[in-house]
Amino acid sequence: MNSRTDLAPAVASILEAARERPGGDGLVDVDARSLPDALARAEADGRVPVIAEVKPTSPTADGTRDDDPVELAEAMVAGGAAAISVLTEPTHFGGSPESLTRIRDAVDVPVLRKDFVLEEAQMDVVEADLLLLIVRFVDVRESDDSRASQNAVRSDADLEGLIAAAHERGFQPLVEVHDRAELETALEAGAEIIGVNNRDLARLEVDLETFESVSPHARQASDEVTLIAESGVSTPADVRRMREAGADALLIGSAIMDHASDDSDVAENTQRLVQAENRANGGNT
Ligand SMILES: O=C(O)c1ccccc1NCC(=O)[C@H](O)[C@H](O)COP(=O)(O)O
Repeated sequence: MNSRTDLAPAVASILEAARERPGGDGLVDVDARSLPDALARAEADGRVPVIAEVKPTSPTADGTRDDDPVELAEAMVAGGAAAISVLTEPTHFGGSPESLTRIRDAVDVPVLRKDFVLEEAQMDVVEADLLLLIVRFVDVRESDDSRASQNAVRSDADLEGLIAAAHERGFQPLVEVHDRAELETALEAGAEIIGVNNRDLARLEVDLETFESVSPHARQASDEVTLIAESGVSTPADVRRMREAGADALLIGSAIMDHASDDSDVAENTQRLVQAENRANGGNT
């Protein structure tokens, strides 16, 4: 499990750092705010359900935003975000568990911990309403030896076990996939909230067709699953495109953070995307 040949160097480095990060001291016990309820509230208000991401920087960002994370999250909620995602990865994304705790204390919407959790103990670092589990990095199938050896930066923990461990702590696990095979793995493991990442973590290229190609299979398999389109959504037209392809919600970071501009208005950026289906204002194009 050591070859990293098919991963972008930045991702190999992210995973190396993740493997070194310690777990927490005891099991966290979360009284989670429901994501499906928050998405339904947004729909009822005529807002596109957007999970807005506090992402100070990233390997593909145009810069770094040093704003207070709490002010950013409050601006996102003011702009209509249904939930907040917080990068807690410190080395490559400028995040921290402390920022997440401050944000969760300040807002009343569900908060996702966005990190590269590889082991159960790493769940116990901070309370959040949702916890990200990335299939590519946590699941090795016995029948999938060739892929396992190629992507060897995975953990030894199995997805089903991590989903159970997340539920045991009160988290709602958001299980991230990138292709149909990973979708099958997620569904077999019992995932109820599935994110399809348009960003290929091998090449860091973004293609909105990824969601379009995976989404119908998720819907065919289950009406119950909450389906989230992740990454690469920049414009109101992109929002409509993902919604037409079946997204119950969108996870949006870069277009809201607008890393290239220090004083870009995060509330306005959020509102423009949240109102994308509002015909009264032309859907903001
Ligand atoms: O965003 C990156 O540069 C990145 C690089 C390497 C691994 C993961 C990365 N992003 C994680 C994410 O999933 C995104 O932060 C999230 O989906 C929002 O994407 P976007 O709207 O494109 O910022």
